Amino acid sequence: MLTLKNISKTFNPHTVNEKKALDRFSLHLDPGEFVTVIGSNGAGKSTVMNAVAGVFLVDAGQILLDGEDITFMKDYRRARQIGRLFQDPLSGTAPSMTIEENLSLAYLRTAEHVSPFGLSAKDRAYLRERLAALGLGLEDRLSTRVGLLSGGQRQALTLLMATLIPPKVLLLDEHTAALDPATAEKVLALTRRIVAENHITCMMITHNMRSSLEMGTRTIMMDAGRIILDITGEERGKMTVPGLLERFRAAAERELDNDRMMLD
Ligand SMILES: Nc1ncnc2c1ncn2[C@@H]1O[C@H](COP(=O)(O)OP(=O)(O)OP(=O)(O)O)[C@@H](O)[C@H]1O
Repeated sequence: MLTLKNISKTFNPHTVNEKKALDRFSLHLDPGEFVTVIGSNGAGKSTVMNAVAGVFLVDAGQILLDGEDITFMKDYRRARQIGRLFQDPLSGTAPSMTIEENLSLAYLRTAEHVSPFGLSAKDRAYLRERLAALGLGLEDRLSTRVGLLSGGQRQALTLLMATLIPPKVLLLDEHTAALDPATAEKVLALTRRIVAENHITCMMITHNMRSSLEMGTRTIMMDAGRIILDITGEERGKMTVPGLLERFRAAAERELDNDRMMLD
């Protein structure tokens, strides 16, 4: 589904601020695979997602999505196939617009739903039903402005908007990091359900070591722009948080340094 072949990215090349963020990074995700991404500060985790989303073009290597070479495709064209959530619940929704307006925009993104009359009653009922499935009571607040929602409610809504028309790949960039632990758990549970129900191929960056093992089916650990650990199946099932830290130490020959890391 998603294949990254030897992609490299250096920021500010030939200057004192030169930074090699990705160094011949390769990864292949099968359809429906859900990988969690952990690593040290500045390891290149967000840069991988930016490269997939087309925030910049990579210096070398190739990116294939569902067999199509998207290496040089403009970001707005990729956006039709790629969903993305960020840490900040303020991004991804229009705060001054209502829940219904935000959902409509996400729904009307694809040509097949566009109508000169806007949403039909059937479409509206469908969106309401999808909102109800979040279990947050938002279906009764369709005319509430999104800016008035809590961080968790907003992140749940953003998740629904990003997956209303299931994307080929969903990129979650620490999407629960700004939420309190109980709310983060709820949004993670929703994420797990929505991704599984829609069989979405997903990458999730997290600083929560426990979540990295509990969510998804595979975990990769990055350091200095490369993958230093890639576990799945039985090996991952038996892995513990201290085990992950030990594997980092063995591969990188130093302690895992990430100031936002959560160990439990
Ligand atoms: N637009 C940019 N311009 C210059 N340098 C950048 C840019 N984006 C990322 N970098 C640098 O590239 C490296 C990788 O950054 P990236 O954000 O991918 O790390 P990360 O693994 O997501 O880190 P963290 O866990 O701290 O969020 C870092 O040294 C960062 O400073």
